[in-house]
Amino acid sequence: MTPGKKLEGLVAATITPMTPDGQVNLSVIRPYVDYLVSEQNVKNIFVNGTTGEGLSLSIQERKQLAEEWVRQGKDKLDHVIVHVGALSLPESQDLARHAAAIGASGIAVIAPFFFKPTNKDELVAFLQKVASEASGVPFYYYHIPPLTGVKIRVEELLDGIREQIPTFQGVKFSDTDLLDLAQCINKNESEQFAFLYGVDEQLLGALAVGANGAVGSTYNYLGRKTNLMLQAFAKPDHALAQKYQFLIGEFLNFVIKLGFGVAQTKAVMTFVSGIPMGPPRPPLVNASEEFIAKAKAKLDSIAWPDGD
Ligand SMILES: CC(=O)N[C@H](C=O)[C@@H](O)[C@H](O)[C@H](O)CO
Ligand SMILES: CC(=O)C(=O)O
Repeated sequence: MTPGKKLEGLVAATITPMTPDGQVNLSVIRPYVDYLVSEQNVKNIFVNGTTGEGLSLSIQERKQLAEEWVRQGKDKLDHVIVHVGALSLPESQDLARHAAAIGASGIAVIAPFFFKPTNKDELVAFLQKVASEASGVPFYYYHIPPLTGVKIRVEELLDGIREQIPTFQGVKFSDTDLLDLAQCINKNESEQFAFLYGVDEQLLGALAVGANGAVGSTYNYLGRKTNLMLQAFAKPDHALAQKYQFLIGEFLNFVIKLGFGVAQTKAVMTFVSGIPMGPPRPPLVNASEEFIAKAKAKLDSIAWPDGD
């Protein structure tokens, strides 16, 4: 890993590989890291988040996974961010201490989503109690209101956050509210926070308002294409960037209509990479054979501007 390097560009939200009988399959992580780096040109990962089924794993499993990703990412990846959010504060603190001890380059926390914070101060107080257990480790707030039900605007949350959480480093922003994202960037430009967008279907809109990069599930298998979109945007060649966004959107729009979630992401990653991701953990159920056939045909049918 590269200490001190600002987090930007693409971050793959890693899948948790499982054996056919539903155990975590650590043996696949080494080839998975090599695949991301060499085939997708993605050198940052976000472990044990939504895509990684982090909240469906035991604390022990989460620690084993974090250790294995850090071990296999050594000298290959730039950043390994470990999601340590949990409903139980002591469990989240335990995971934060563990992430610090194994040398993770950052930690991230979602809002607790059973008993929920009702305002900004309650949320920040919870985050602070986790962040302070990993005092040298950059801290990211993981904003994902569609799944947590916690809709506190990030723009509001950021007000004075560095005083409460000195390690605060940025936000993984998984919401469609681009006004909120834009106001975060507008207000915090000078503070050098990283704003990483998490709705892959509309990343280009977030780039236009100044997002520094993106964390998402699709960068596991569309990382190379999305990197070409980032390059086109930076050049700037907006027509080319739009072309990539439209085609990425064409695939996602198609699979979303069929029903698209973590189970389907596991299936898509398996057929694209050839690395077996295995089944999801209940209550999620395996993608159907019909889904897999249709998703594969759709992906194969796309004529990318770079000729693939
Ligand atoms: C809800 C969810 O899983 N969001 C992911 C990250 O935040 C995204 O990467 C999506 O998987 C992606 O945008 C496809 O809908
Ligand atoms: C998508 C994402 O960022 C996550 O899996 O947590």
